[in-house]
Amino acid sequence: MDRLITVLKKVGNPSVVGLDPKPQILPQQLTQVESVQQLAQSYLDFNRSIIDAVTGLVAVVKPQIAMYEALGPVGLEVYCKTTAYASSKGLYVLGDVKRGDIGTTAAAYASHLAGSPAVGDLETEDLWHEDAITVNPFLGYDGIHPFLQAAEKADKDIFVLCSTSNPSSSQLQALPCGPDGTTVSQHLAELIELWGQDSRGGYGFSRIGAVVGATHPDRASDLRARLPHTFLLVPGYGAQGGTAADVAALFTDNSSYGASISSSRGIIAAWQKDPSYRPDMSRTQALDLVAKAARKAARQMRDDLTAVLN
Ligand SMILES: O=c1ccn([C@@H]2O[C@H](COP(=O)(O)O)[C@@H](O)[C@H]2O)c(=O)[nH]1
Repeated sequence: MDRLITVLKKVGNPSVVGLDPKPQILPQQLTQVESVQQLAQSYLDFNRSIIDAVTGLVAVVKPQIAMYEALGPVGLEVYCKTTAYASSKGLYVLGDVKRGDIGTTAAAYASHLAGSPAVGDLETEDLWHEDAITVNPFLGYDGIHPFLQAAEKADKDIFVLCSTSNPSSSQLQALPCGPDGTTVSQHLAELIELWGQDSRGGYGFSRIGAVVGATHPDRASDLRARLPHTFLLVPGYGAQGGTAADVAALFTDNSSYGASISSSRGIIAAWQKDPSYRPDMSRTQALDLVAKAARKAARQMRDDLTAVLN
């Protein structure tokens, strides 16, 4: 996490821009295409415009792999090109891949982190370009260990789901799992601290971050207290209803760098609220508008977060 905190300190902004393209979010200049290949190219152009617009303003981007997988192999190629482009701009790239399986299969998924034995001695640096990926802990430590091993080998990070932002997350995550009423999320928080205890960096955070949604402010301070050495990825800001006030308690007491707050639609679809958009604009003009609106929305998010942190 030291590299993450270094880039965060440089921009002084805890926001993450989620790169979740889909046809409904792109201007029609990019979606009126005749093939999946052309749509994939539009995703790449869209992402590059947004990355260019937010570089220097935010430190982290979070591409959601599902949006790219939906387009098949060409989509995955665009995912890789997007992560490579963001990385070339000095951004910390957090791949939202939410993998999780039995150990031997998890080791193959861990090839995203370039340190996995699943590809033998071959170098995977040129395949994937994430600095970190998200991992689903449902299988327990067997499903986490291969990711942690690969992360250690490649000096990268993982973010383990702990308390997700979706409305029905409490169906499982709020269930008591111990005689004292500790919930599944609370227990996961303790496990994440334990799993990460041998990998703490210079800033005191371990290589294992936790995903804690912005939409359950009632859980925030309790989880923060259970995760003293864990950096938090906080999705659910903006489109899902999370606000700056809701996430304030997720930062550590002595630093505004204990959490990164993520918004996807709130930033990348901001152009849809811009009255200067015209359907008869050229593709280049539309991309320009997307970029300007994304930068404006990212600036607003930074200012809103900074206000509550101050
Ligand atoms: O608990 C979680 C974990 C991950 N996500 C992901 O974050 C983005 C949210 O997109 P918005 O447009 O900002 O709502 C998306 O990729 C989710 O898969 C999450 O929302 N909640």
